[in-house]
Amino acid sequence: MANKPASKGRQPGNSTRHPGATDGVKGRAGRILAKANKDGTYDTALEQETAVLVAVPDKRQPDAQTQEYLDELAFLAETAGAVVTKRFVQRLDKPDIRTFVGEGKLAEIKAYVQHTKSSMVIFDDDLSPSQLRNLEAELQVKIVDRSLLIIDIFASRAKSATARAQVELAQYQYLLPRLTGLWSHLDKQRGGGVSQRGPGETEIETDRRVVRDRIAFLKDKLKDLDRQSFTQRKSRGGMVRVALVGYTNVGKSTIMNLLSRSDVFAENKLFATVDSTVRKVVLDTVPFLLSDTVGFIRKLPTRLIESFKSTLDEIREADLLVHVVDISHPSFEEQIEVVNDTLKDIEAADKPMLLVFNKIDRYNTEDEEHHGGFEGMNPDEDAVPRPTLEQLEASYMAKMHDPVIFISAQERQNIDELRALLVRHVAALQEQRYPNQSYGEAE
Ligand SMILES: Nc1nc2c(ncn2[C@@H]2O[C@H](COP(=O)(O)OP(=O)(O)OP(=O)(O)O)[C@@H](O)[C@H]2O)c(=O)[nH]1
Ligand SMILES: [Mg+2]
Repeated sequence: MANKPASKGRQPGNSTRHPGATDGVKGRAGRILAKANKDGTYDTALEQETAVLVAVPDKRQPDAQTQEYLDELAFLAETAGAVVTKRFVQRLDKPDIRTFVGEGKLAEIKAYVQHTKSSMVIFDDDLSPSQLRNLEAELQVKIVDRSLLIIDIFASRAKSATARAQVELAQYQYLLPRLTGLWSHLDKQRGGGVSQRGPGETEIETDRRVVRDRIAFLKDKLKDLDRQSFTQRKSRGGMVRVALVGYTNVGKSTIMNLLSRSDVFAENKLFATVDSTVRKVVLDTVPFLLSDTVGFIRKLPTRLIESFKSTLDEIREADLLVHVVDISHPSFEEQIEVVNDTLKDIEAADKPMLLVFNKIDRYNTEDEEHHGGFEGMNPDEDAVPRPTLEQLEASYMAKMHDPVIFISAQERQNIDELRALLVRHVAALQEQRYPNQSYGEAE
């Protein structure tokens, strides 16, 4: 049978973003939401996939928050190329250990999925390997959890050799614990034989070995790539390094383009940037290196963070962080926390930081549009008026330790002020880091 990750026949360095394990090992290591063209590219438009979302918030989580989380999940699903047709919410103190949702909710989801012929069910949390298997057996459609969805988007975005290897590593790491012996267990009871419905123990062991080998290979490859980029980064010595960080879709790449007049891919989709880009920028004769990197998101799988180590080194090695916030987002405060927590996780939290509140043009005191509600939600609950932009500015200016600025990258509002703020901080850091060097030498 074909259930083997294709460790052979794939050259490292060719289109590695979709491991050849796709056809094998139940498609878990490849793209989940698109079919491959012959040339290894993918065309999501060819096949419109429909997705059902499932969230299991604990009983204390307010409806408005559940709604926002589902909006984000829907945005992720759309970014990956699926159309969301329905949202299911079940409040539980703890997700069901076997099927994540309870029996009744599962039956409801199943009826809907079968009736509408949905192509997949997406869960806003990570599922254990056994939950995944049980749900797949019950619902008979593709089951996607949050990690897999994010990895899938990364897979479609990664372009550089490093990003592709990182994504592939994440895919295989996701896959490995899910190559479990459910069927082989049954086979053993049955004594194996012709009625075998899935890979037997030996095949799973072989699959596991191939996947482990591939993980080891990718780790080595990434180490090599790391060494190369470390040398590259060292050769850029003498210049202050600034990294744009922030939640996904806040406008980092737009700001990068504005400051460096470069052409970095910016789009109203989550994780438009997976590769990091570094540009030399000269503002007011002050040169520095500016890097644009992958955005953060809540519940970013730790494994994924680990496999993105090289990309995150850009942030770790920066002298100054420019933390971009989308002030027009209803959960911008939580997003700030997610970013700060992630920075702590990657040990980059104690760097000088500028806070840039972007998208002031889009900020309104009205409630944000939601893409769709869910049954049983209370529509009045989030009717708290939002503060005005002026009030926000005043309170943030007062409470943040770091310098704060409010801009619109799109409408070019306050951009000169942003430039001036950057120049001031970069010049001070330059003086501190490289006291004996004039700007001319850094060129
Ligand atoms: N209204 C408004 N939209 C903006 C502004 N700045 C950026 N955008 C839009 O926000 C979306 C995301 O912008 P990006 O620059 O791709 O955001 P990013 O932070 O690089 O996103 P990722 O790479 O996905 O993490 C794009 O559609 C931009 O056009 C702004 O000041 N106002
Ligand atoms: Mg970007």
